[in-house]
Amino acid sequence: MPPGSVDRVFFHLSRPHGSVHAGTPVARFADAADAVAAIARGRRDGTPVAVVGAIAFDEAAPDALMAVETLEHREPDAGSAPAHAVPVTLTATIPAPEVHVARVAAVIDQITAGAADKVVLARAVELFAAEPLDIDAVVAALAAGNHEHNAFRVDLSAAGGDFAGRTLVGASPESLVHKTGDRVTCRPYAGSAPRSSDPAIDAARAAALLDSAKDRHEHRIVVDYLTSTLGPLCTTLSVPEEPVLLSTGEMWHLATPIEGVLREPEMTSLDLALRLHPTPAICGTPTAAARDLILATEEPRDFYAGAIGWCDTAGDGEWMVSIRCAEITADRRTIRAWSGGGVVAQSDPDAELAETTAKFGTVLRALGAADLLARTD
Ligand SMILES: C=C(O[C@H]1C=CC=C(C(=O)O)[C@@H]1O)C(=O)O
Repeated sequence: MPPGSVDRVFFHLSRPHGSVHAGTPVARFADAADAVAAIARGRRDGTPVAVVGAIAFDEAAPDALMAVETLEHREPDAGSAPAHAVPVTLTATIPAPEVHVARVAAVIDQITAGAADKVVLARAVELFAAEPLDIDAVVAALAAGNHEHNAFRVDLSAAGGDFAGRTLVGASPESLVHKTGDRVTCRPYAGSAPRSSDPAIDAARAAALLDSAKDRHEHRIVVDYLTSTLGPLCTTLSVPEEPVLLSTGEMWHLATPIEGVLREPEMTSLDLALRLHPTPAICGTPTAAARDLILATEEPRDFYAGAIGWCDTAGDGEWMVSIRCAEITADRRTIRAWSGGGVVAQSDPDAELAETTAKFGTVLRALGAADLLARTD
């Protein structure tokens, strides 16, 4: 990260089309509705407000949004592998792997009984660092770990309570919504296969993913949700029939680039993110049934499977689905990372566990601990 004019980083998002960076906030909002109200008030008073931060998965949980005076637009992060990776140890898996497998099996039963069509189940791991982490170095390593140079860090203090001083870091490939003027794009991801270091196996896994009826079904559910939610807000909406294959450093995914023209261009990127969240890429369908099953089954997700992003004074901005991420405590020693996967009737519980293990690789590799969990490769 180049030296900037801000002394302490409260928000940073690197994307292939540029990075956005913000320093000390002028106001904090633990409820997204208050940020929306501040933007509306600013527009009325002729003092437009820019907002950055994180939206929690659960709408009953606190958000961590901040009004900032300036958003700096920069080049995408070049990224770099950590010169000196701090040793980390695994202190907890939440829940135990066999419990996650049992939860997936129970959710498959619920889906088969008609309670939902898709539910995204996640698990977490907790790690302890031998010395305080250098968060800039972790973010640089996250950006170096994928060809799009995706990486982010968000100060979570605005959520209050235990979140004071905590930072969410990650490298999500999934754009919930990107808004510029009257143009809106989404790039939903769903359907996964782990990468392999063997090029032939890697290519075979990608081809099998593109052919997989189960993964295409899982993916289509997300595309249909976005089409029906965004459709009424747009005068035109282009949704390709077929998904494409996209990769991160660790995973192959099915993705669909969606583009639309907004009926009301004055809608902000934050308004749009709140309308679209939670998509079936991280929750499920029907939304309420899937959310209820998740909340009844899992430990709190905090800011995993929410959204992080920015909204400038014109209302433009981008929000990423907060996956491939971890919270780091104020002392920079304890790290909690989450990963999940979409469960449908045809899912296999052991394969779902392996998928979450592979997805943890994004954060683990950035911590210099790629081999901490059992790998399937
Ligand atoms: C929920 C996660 O990934 C989502 C994004 C891409 C593929 C997914 C899947 O195949 O299940 C998930 O929908 C996660 O990484 O924790």
